[in-house]
Amino acid sequence: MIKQEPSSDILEAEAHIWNQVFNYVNSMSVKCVTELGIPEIIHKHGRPMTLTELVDALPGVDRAKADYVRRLMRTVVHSGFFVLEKIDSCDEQGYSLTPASRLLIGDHPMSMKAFVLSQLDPFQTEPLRQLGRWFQNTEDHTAFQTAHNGMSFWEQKERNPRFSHLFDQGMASDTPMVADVITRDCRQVFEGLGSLVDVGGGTGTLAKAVAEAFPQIHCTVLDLAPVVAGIEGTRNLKYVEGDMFEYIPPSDAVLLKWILHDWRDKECVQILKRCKEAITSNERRGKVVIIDIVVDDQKANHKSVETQLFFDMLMMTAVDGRERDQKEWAKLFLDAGFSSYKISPLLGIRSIIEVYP
Ligand SMILES: C[S@@+](CC[C@H](N)C(=O)[O-])C[C@H]1O[C@@H](n2cnc3c(N)ncnc32)[C@H](O)[C@@H]1O
Ligand SMILES: O=c1cc(-c2ccc(O)cc2)oc2c(O)c(O)ccc12
Repeated sequence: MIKQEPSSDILEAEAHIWNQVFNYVNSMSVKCVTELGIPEIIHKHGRPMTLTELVDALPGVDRAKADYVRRLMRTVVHSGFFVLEKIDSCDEQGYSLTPASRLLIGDHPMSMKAFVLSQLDPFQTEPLRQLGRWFQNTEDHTAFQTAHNGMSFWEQKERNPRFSHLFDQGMASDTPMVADVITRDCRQVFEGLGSLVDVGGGTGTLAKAVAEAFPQIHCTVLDLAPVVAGIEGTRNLKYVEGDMFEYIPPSDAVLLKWILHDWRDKECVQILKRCKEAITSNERRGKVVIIDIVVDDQKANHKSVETQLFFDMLMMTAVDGRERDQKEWAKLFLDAGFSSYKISPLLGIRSIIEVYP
């Protein structure tokens, strides 16, 4: 027989289930305000904006929908995206931005708008809806395939220009924030290097920032031919087409940002072995710099661990990748022949890991 809990515990359990089940209402409300351009509208207004002013400024939204806009805004105020404050000059209240909604403004230098729109696109969310079906299916390698007619994430990306563009924009939007932190607060990681290869560096946003902040470093972006073909370099930045499983050009340091979380352990060890060859050629004793998540479930901050676990589920469903804890990272480094490593948790939920041969 199921144990009868005290009624206060049952009510708490019910509230917990409701809150978890409706978590997606928060995500979809953020998607909606981002699509409607509400952060930009309030920013442009320059002072707290009343509901009437907001509704009038929303393109294509009829005044008859004002109360629906108010209820949408009440939810995103509650989740910390806006504040509703008293306007001095009148009796009304107006909406203002918070640090989170400022990052949803399209032309903010560290805008996360593209990230929000790409991650909440049905292309990305549908695999999670299909997770149960995927667990009981023996054919598909990932839930992404179950949701997308058997096609892998990378196949879809190749065939679907809309999704490809959305995803690339979302990924690129992550870089300015990382570039800002590493070129200001983590300069010691790059000081003294003469050369660096950004492996899987995409179109080179991060390598460009490193090349500008450290003019003495000769930077190379290595990525697959379709990604880097035709991109012009600069004095100390060049693009090379190649396969990281085959060969990485010799260099003082190899940078891997959001690369190893895409792959299973076996492939990560192969990539790391190629990195080790690159940084130890010509009697070098360089290093590999990894920017990725180190899952820390002992952390006091419940919210950041939860976000790390969300990323792990995302990588599992999208590409059969994973987020790793410190022990799992250490095993990869040992298996690839490295002797030591240092983890600096300097990038919010991400860390910088320096790995030495
Ligand atoms: C998740 S993205 C990360 C991009 C970039 N480092 C960033 O943080 O925005 C993974 C990158 O790895 C590249 N990639 C995948 N397989 C590769 C391979 N075999 N050799 C080189 N690059 C590869 C992809 O083209 C893509 O640009
Ligand atoms: O779906 C994703 C999302 C990411 C991602 C998003 C935002 C960040 O700040 C970092 C990473 O990365 C992915 C990835 O590397 C991949 O290979 C497939 C899917 C995703």
